[in-house]
Amino acid sequence: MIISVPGTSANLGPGFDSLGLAVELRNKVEFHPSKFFSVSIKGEGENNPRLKGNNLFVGIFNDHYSRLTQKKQNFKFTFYNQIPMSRGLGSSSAVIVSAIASAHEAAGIRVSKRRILNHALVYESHPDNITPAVMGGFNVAAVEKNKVFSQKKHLPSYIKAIVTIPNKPINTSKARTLLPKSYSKENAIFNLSHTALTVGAFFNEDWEMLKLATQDRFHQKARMKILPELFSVQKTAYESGALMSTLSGSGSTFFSMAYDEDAAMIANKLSQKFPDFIVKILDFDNDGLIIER
Ligand SMILES: Nc1ncnc2c1ncn2[C@@H]1O[C@H](COP(=O)(O)OP(=O)(O)OP(=O)(O)O)[C@@H](O)[C@H]1O
Ligand SMILES: N[C@@H](CCO)C(=O)O
Repeated sequence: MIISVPGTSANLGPGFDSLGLAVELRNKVEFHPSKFFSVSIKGEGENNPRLKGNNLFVGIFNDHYSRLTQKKQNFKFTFYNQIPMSRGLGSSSAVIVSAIASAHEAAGIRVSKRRILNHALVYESHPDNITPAVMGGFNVAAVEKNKVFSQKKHLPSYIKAIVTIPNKPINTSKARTLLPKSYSKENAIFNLSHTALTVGAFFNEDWEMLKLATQDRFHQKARMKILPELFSVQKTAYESGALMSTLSGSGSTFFSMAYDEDAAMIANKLSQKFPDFIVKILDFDNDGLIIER
């Protein structure tokens, strides 16, 4: 059995804790019942000894498996990870979603994607990464009474993501402490109207609107100050023709979007200017969580 979940980019500028989309970087996990518990990791995190024991995946898997079966069983887990950790590309959401889906599969219980998403909310209270991780595509999401309500838009293949991944992580919970306790009415209206415009632009495929629509006054500046090169990443992306360029989740990655024919040139400019950062062109993912039985 293989369960896989895509990486995600959340916020997309003004849509703090609400907007997110999925990109074609996948974490896969394969597992079998076994006499002894074991974890093997290939790809991102393979040299991280902390992940070899009771990591975030294993803790959530065990919680759900024992709740669903009332049994204790050891498993052999093999992880194939493409999503870099603590870089704003939804590594924690992918782990949470895959652990919940894996536990249901291991218990022989078929469950809807919506149910998995609602379970994931227990571990990540903002829905902007977990929703595209489960559903794929571009999503707008809100939480009401511990449930996620969302709308999805399929993303076409003629637009690409360009991710600029710094060599330093930013931890989401720390990055959340940097935000102001309150916002002025003027800034709240700014973000509300720009989020609405961003959602309209995605649903109508009005990509030229995104540069204006994705401006933010809630979180980006305060977080980008941790890694000031991010201001020039954004400037370079826009000068090279990006359609939008925003901090990915809580950072440190910068997410840009471009037409297919412009993506290589923008990525080259970014690689030349920021040789210590990894720059990748990615397709968007429209599948979200995939369970291969
Ligand atoms: N492959 C993995 N296996 C186990 N735990 C992981 C894995 N990837 C991430 N994690 C856990 O998630 C934490 C990173 O979560 P964090 O929210 O800071 O980053 P992120 O999810 O990559 O960023 P963002 O939420 O901004 O997209 C790690 O410290 C680790 O505990
Ligand atoms: N909306 C969350 C996303 C974290 O990936 C934040 O910005 O803190």
